[in-house]
Amino acid sequence: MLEIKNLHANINGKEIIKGLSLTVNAGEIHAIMGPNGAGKSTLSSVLTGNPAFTVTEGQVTFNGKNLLELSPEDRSREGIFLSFQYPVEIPGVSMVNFMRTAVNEHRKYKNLDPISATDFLRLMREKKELVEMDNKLANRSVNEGFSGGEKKRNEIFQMAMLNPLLSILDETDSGLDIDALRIVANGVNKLKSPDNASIVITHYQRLLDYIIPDFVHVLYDGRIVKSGGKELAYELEERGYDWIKKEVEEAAI
Ligand SMILES: Nc1ncnc2c1ncn2[C@@H]1O[C@H](COP(=O)(O)OP(=O)(O)OP(=O)(O)O)[C@@H](O)[C@H]1O
Repeated sequence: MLEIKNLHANINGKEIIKGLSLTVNAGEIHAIMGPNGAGKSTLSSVLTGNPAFTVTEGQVTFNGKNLLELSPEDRSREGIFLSFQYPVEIPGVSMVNFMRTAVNEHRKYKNLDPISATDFLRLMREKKELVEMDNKLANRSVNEGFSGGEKKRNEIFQMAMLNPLLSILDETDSGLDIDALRIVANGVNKLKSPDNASIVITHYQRLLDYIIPDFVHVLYDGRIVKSGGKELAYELEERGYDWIKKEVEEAAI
């Protein structure tokens, strides 16, 4: 589904992604862990087409298409979804209008007619239940005045509404209490299918008790320097990142 080869990207001339390669197949969940500042959020920004970052080298293929040539909007319409680390508030835009516009934009791309009012309301109801979202939140402006946890839950609600092929969850677990963490993780698990995939960026092994990854990768200094199974997350929790740094330095000698 997604193939990243030797990706290099910078912001204002400062290189952040330094030769990153990663392959994600349909049906897989990949966790990305790594120390602060390693480039995890930058990777999600580059994949979704944030224009602040410049790709200087490498290829990214998504479902056979050159992802780097597509606009951020078309990347979304092709099925990439990003759950933001810091979701923005959009005062004055109701959740209902926001979601209906997004759903219809995706349908238009697939040459489908706009969703009927009845089907849209049914879809909203079904997906709200999936993330146990309060009706009152769905009647407000997008994220306006939502608590940190409510914003994160709203991200998963939006993901459920759009049913993406590739979901990138950037620290969706930060700021969630235990119940919200479970609800968000359940939502992600229920949406999992053999046709879609997820990249879960997290600092904590705890989330991976709920969302079981097929692969865990360590992103360090702009590259994936180590990959393994779920046990790697436990090892990182226990040992931190110093040993990774040592391994990388030794390999460079
Ligand atoms: N707009 C910017 N201008 C300058 N440097 C930036 C900018 N955005 C990101 N960076 C730098 O890029 C590096 C990687 O940041 P990024 O947010 O991708 O790290 P991260 O791995 O997600 O970290 P964290 O775990 O703390 O969220 C950091 O050193 C950061 O300061």
